[in-house]
Formats: sequence, C-alpha cells, structure tokens
Amino acid sequence: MKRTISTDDAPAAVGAYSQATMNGDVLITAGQLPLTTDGELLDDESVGRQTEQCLDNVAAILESEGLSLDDVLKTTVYLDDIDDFDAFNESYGEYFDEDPPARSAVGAGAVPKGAAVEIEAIATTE
Ligand SMILES: C=C(N)C(=O)O
Repeated sequence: MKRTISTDDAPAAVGAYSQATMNGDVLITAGQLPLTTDGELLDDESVGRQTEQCLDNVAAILESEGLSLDDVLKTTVYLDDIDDFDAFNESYGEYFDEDPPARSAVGAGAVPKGAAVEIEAIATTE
C-alpha cells in the first residue's frame, strides 16, 4: 500500500506532490530543487552548490525513513542547461564516490523556480 513521506528536514513541496512516496521496500522521491528547509532557493549559487543542496534534500528524505544515499538504486537529473553537465557531475560524484546508483541526466531546458538542477531518486530498503 502506498504511503506518503513528509519530513521537516527537507524543503516542503512547492506544488501538489509529496516529498516522497513508499510502497513496500521502495521509496521514490519527488524531484528535489536546490531549496533549503526554510524554502530559500539557491538559484544564485553555482550549479555545483545547487547540486549539493538537491542531494542533501534527497538524503534528508531518505534518512527520515532510516535510509541513506547508499540505498539509492537510480537517480534522474534534470539540468536547465546541459552545458552545466561537467560542473554538476563533479559535485554529484562527491556524494556517490563508490558503487554509485544508475542515473539518467538530461538537459531539460527549464527546471521549476528557475533552478539550475533538479534531482529525484528511487531507493530500496532491501
Ligand atoms: C519540484 C517538483 N518536484 C515539482 O514541481 O514537481
């Protein structure tokens, strides 16, 4: 049965979606923007810093269910500008330096709220 995840340790949704949903062993996060828990959008920061904030938010959601980034099977990354790929990739690699999850990264052309990057993850408790 589906259940929704909500934690104050990650930014609130900016629309009609849950921070994450879970069914059985599988947790799926919503796309995380570079928002702080106070709702501040780090759109003036570098793409590397924005990537860190997105992944900090993913990690906080996972941790609210006793999981960590090590439990991530797959991420999907939306870049406003695919030319930011190398800078994004450098920061991303600091979070997943061993046995990284599968990943898709696309140049989306635009990301909500004018962010440079949005990251979602699928994780499992298994
Ligand atoms: C930021 C989002 N995840 C959304 O608007 O769906």
